Amino acid sequence: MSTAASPFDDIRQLIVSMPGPDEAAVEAVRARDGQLTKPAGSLGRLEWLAEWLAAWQGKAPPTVARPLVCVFAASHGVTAKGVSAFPAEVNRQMLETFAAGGGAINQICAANGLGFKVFDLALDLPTGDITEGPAMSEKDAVATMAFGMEAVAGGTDLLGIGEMGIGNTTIAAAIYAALFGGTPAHWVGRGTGVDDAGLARKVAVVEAALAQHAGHLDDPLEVLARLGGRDIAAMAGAILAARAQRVPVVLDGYVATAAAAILFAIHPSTIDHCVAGHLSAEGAHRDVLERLGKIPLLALGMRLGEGSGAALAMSLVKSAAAIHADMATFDQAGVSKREG
Ligand SMILES: O=C(O)c1ccc[n+]([C@@H]2O[C@H](COP(=O)([O-])O)[C@@H](O)[C@H]2O)c1
Ligand SMILES: Cc1cc2nc[nH]c2cc1C
Repeated sequence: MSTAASPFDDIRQLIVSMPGPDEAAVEAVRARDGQLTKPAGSLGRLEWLAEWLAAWQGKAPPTVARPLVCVFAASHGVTAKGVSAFPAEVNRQMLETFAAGGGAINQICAANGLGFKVFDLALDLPTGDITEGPAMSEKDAVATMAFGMEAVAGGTDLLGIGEMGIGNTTIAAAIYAALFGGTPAHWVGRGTGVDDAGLARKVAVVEAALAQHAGHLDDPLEVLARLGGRDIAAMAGAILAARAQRVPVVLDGYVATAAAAILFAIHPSTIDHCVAGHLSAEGAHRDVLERLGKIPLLALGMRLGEGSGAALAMSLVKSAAAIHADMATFDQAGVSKREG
């Protein structure tokens, strides 16, 4: 086996040294949940969410006091092939809109008490067109992952992961096809709303990209560098850094899940601290989530991106933490317990 240093070695090292779930914290949550003034199991998956938070925060009761949504914005060279219903200049325009507080994500964060941060990943420097060569070098991919790791640097106890990047549903489809196999047509959807001709161009682009990079797609990190955008790379870095800092992660839709899929392909347990915020209307998202073993918290027919589905789901996670921490116990409230 070759021992030559690879730019990916530090990432692999990080993955093998990641913390696991805190089983004692999970047990403490279960014990307290059994005393709360409600029939056992009556809060369904909210009960599981409290356990999941405790497992990955490593504490009981878990807290969601500083939730943060991060949006990773990048430009994709593949937009030259006509794969989006919108022009690439929308990237910069939407970042200006986010800064002015005018995006859907701004309103969701404001309505639910979520912090919001945008990462501009060299937005004026598109990655390479994946039908003609690699999106980026391995070094560039690792540097962008490192930048994404900054997401947890300011301190947060729940991280939502989203993106902004015209053309990136094509990028995500190419990544899924490379990781999971199957036809490009299975993975490609309408994204921002391409017509039938646009859909056919997207399928052809994914086919061409897979042919261009054939023989180099066995290593998931190589898939990331060759087919991924900077948004995907930074989200993968953010997910890893969150794990290392014991911050649970809520994923947004079809595109954000591609970053998780890269990590899952390296080792499935790498994304155990992630929940799927929602099921995107982008058709293949259901298949992706099934492969990753994730049941989405919401299914609202959304396909906006920009962290919107993650942020809405984070309001549920906040509620799950508040319920668990602050409900009265049967003894405190003087409520009669179950008979028999
Ligand atoms: O993540 C999703 O589920 C999703 C589905 C459809 C569209 N998007 C957003 O729309 C943009 C990508 O769409 P497109 O058609 O340009 O590939 C990008 O900015 C994403 O945030 C995102
Ligand atoms: C307007 C617009 C807003 C978005 N937000 C996330 N992706 C987007 C794509 C478009 C086109």
